[in-house]
Amino acid sequence: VEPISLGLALAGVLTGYISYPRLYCLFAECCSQKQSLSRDALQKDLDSKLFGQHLAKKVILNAVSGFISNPKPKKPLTLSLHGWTGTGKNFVSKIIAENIYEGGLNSDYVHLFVATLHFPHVSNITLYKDQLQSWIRGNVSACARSIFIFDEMDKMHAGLIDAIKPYLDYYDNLDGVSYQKAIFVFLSNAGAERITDVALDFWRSGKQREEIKLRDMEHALSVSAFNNKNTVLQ
Ligand SMILES: Nc1ncnc2c1ncn2[C@@H]1O[C@H](COP(=O)(O)OP(=O)(O)OP(=O)(O)O)[C@@H](O)[C@H]1O
Repeated sequence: VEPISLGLALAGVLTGYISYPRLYCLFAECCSQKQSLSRDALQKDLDSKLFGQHLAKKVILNAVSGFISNPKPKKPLTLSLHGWTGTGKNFVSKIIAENIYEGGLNSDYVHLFVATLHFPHVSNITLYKDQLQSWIRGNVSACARSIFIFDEMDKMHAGLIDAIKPYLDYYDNLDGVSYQKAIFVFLSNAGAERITDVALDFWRSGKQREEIKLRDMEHALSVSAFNNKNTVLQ
């Protein structure tokens, strides 16, 4: 093969590779790569890895698979996971991320914030607020299906929570950017005592843990949210 023909052929392949997104996405991570999600695979993952959390499993499976399969969601998906330390909130966030992007938490489209690590100084709240908003705006502009996980929400300054709230609403777009395909996951210890109280009441009255319904927890959590300003539930 002549060098010139070989060069032209390679250039042709490369142009095709770069201009044909599906081909490019076979070799590199793409935002559009996972516009669909296998509900069965997510269910299998939740069933085989996450224990003792029948309510979380059901809500997460329905919410995440329903949201991803909706081509035009009216608002971003917002999940708020509550419970004591070590109950699996980060663990389940990882499962969600892995089912949407192969790289899971390491994906360029998954962003994890830890309140005490990323926003430690109350005196810098205005700066954090600007940085956080431009981070969210920039990443959603680059990939509509961006995932933002906020750990330690109960330790997050109320001003920063207010900075995130506009992105969670029913806006078609904010300053030219649509957030309707994004996913926000909030992890918090807030309400953990109330959750434990409900579980203990069920146990004391001889009922199975699996008999606890979401409405039993919703009431407990709404009381707790009312008393706690550091929550997106308010
Ligand atoms: N329900 C669960 N099922 C299976 N494994 C679990 C569960 N809960 C916790 N684990 C295991 O414990 C580890 C620690 O849990 P994880 O970090 O998810 O807790 P957390 O609720 O996020 O705690 P924190 O509030 O301290 O951040 C997980 O990586 C996982 O291996």
